[in-house]
Amino acid sequence: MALRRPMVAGNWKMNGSAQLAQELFTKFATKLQDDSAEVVLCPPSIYLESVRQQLDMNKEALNGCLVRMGAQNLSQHDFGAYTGEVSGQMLKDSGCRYVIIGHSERRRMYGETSDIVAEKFAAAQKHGLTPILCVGESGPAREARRTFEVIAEELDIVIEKNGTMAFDNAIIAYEPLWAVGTGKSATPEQAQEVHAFIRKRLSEVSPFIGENIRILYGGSVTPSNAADLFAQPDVDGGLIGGVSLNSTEFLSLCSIAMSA
Ligand SMILES: O=C(CO)COP(=O)(O)O
Repeated sequence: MALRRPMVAGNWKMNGSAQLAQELFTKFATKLQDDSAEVVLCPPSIYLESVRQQLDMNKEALNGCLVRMGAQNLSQHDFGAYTGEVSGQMLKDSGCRYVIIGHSERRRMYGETSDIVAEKFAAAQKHGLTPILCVGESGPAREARRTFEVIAEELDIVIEKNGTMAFDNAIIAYEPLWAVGTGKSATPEQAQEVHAFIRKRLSEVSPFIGENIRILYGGSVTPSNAADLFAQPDVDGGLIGGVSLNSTEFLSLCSIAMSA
């Protein structure tokens, strides 16, 4: 087993259904072999219960495999008059282990600033959830050679507010905005370069965390590019959007991660 167990996390975004959960678990139950990779499903919160039921129903068949559940977002607040929001405690009660924080779609479309992202990171950990923190540069930022600067900024705000040790229980997802949902993945070399940068930055404060933190790549991952991406030394799996809605292709990503 590699030092860092590979992870494949499916971010359904605002897609999917209870039926998709069922379809995925039918395949997991027969095709997942062992615990050499961790598989995480992040459905819309309304379907967390469906996924949890599937987890319970397939417990025996999944014996020895690591299939877990995550949410796509949480409120930075614990409770109160925040219509439409879901708290960390509620997600924990629903059986979530993980929560995606700071996805570019939330930063871009819902006004989530890096400060809010840092608060959500803290809220997740306070309620016993492991944050999957998304960072990534836009196309213009990459063209202007500002990739490292943007990533460092996004990381540093979370580090400043939460301390480096908070990354002892966190996952990072590098999702370049130009690759998300575009069909144009980063090359394995581009992904590796940024992942190595992130790892080094965390290592400077804590070599232990730098060595142990899992860094996922996200952005147009498919069964045809996953093997090369996951084979990079600092790429510990993927955060998958579109392909996570296709049970056959998602399973094939899981198999690739298991043999990475
Ligand atoms: O945003 C993503 C996962 O969070 C990636 O989406 P795609 O895999 O559809 O590009």
